Amino acid sequence: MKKFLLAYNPVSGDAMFKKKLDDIINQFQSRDCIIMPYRTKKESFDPFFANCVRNVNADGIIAAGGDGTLHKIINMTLKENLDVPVGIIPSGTSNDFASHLGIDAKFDEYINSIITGKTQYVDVGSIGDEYFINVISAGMMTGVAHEVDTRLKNTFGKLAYYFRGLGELPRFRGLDFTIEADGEIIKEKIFFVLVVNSPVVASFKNISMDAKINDGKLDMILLKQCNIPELMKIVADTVAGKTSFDNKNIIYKQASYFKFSCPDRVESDLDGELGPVLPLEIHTVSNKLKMFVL
Ligand SMILES: Nc1ncnc2c1ncn2[C@@H]1O[C@H](COP(=O)(O)OP(=O)(O)OP(=O)(O)O)[C@@H](O)[C@H]1O
Repeated sequence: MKKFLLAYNPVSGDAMFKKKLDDIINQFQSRDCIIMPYRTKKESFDPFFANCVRNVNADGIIAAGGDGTLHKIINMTLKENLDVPVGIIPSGTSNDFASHLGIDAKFDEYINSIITGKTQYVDVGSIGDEYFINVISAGMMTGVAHEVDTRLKNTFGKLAYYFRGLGELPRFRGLDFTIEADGEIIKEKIFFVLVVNSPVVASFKNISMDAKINDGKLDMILLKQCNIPELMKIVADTVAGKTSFDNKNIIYKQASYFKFSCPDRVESDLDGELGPVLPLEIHTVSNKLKMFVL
């Protein structure tokens, strides 16, 4: 009989996962599998988590939450060398990585994939000893995801992020960035830069059409300093699901290594969680994480 540790975040998304717990347990039990619930903590690292996975000899870990929950679960899994696949029950506000895997649309099928052990290795990004699964960002707008009040997010969902982002616009200013991408040096005044693993970021499906989660590379999308009408054109194209690679204010690069530095104090954001201050060295760790896939 297969056993899965269900690591659920009680506050992610609309904070209603608790009400779905019984149905999830039922879905696995009716397929002769046992679910063991583990309640996530606000702290990044919880030694009890790895103990649980080892002691119950789990066949897999299922992260129920959003991208921030997945970020914390994959970090604990990789840092503790837990050799078990990770799955996702999307129940956060935007669930970008799960959305790229197509889980929401075929949830029943996905549960069968977990139970039959259908897995794939995926790349992750690393900065020092911290991993990220979907995106790192730095510059203006960084911090929007983790600065939004939890109650606003629970009530307004993704809109809370967008409203908070709009509120940042008057404070936009160019930052003098030096970027190294696999040996190539780029010096630009920028608004912000993203490095993505999957093409889905902030619920926008086409941030980078070429991004693949198992190609051994990450994709950088850099927005140069520009005027407000130019910025609005890029925002409108992004909302319409168009990539802006041909826009003169965007620089796009695929690489396995990036270095960001800036004379100003600039914070980063990893999968919507507060990340380290620049300078940053970002590596692609190829095919590092075993995940349940459709
Ligand atoms: N028991 C808990 N109590 C309070 N906060 C928690 C708890 N467990 C996890 N957290 C924190 O909740 C935060 C939000 O989680 P998560 O990012 O998964 O949800 P979300 O923000 O709604 O979704 P998304 O990132 O997909 O938009 C994370 O920073 C996580 O550390």
